[in-house]
Amino acid sequence: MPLLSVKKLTKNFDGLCANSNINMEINEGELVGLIGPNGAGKTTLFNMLTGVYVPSEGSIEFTKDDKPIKLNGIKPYKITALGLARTFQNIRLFKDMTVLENVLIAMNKDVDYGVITALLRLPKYYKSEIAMKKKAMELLTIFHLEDKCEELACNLPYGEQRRLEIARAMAAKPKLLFLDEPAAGMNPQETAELTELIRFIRDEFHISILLIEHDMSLVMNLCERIYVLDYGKIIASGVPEEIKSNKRVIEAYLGEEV
Ligand SMILES: Nc1ncnc2c1ncn2[C@@H]1O[C@H](COP(=O)(O)OP(=O)(O)OP(=O)(O)O)[C@@H](O)[C@H]1O
Repeated sequence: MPLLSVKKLTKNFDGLCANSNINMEINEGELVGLIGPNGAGKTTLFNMLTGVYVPSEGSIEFTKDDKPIKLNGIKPYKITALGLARTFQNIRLFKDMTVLENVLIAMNKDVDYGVITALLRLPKYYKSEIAMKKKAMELLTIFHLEDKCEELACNLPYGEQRRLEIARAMAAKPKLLFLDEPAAGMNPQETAELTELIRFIRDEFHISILLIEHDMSLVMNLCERIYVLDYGKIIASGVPEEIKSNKRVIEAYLGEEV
């Protein structure tokens, strides 16, 4: 059973069909790319998969404990709790909080004490807080941000803000991670490092990743399978070599063989 199964998914906005009849599968441990020209409907698809938009038609099923769960109409926070996390095209960090606080806040579903324990500052409260801080620092170390843990998120350079957003998404312990243009605004050196980092977190945490990206060096180096959207429809899917030489994809998006 695939981890995520999307069937005939459609989203209409007042006469505009942003996604039409999308069929997509993501298997456990897979690294999948979603590419296509500006306005093709990539973010709209992400927004349906993460509960931001309710689909007009079609179904989204996520497999948890070997059972399919229908995600249509489920609120974003519940979808996150089921094991799907995301980052955004426009970085959405808590900019006036520290780097560490940004990660800790995403861990609040792991809090294992009640209100009384917190108010009275009972020993369990301190034990739990110390354990969460340790886990948050471990994550920050993976993302090479441990030395910046006390800095305000807004003071980080752009590339580090993008890494922090992924670290925060990982704090929710997802099984499936959606990355919306993770390399946007990065220079080639940062993009190459990010490519390795994404591969590492997939391997280390045994998760699946679906990413939207316009940087073809990252997509072709990293993704095992790619879906191509154009005018709201999937026009091709396959391994990078197939996509690179697909005539329709070259015409609609790549321009020439990459
Ligand atoms: N909330 C909305 N209301 C109306 N139209 C929308 C809405 N969200 C997206 N659209 C439209 O749907 C189409 C697809 O947009 P979408 O942002 O999904 O494309 P995209 O492939 O992510 O583009 P880009 O690569 O530029 O981010 C566009 O024509 C856009 O204007």
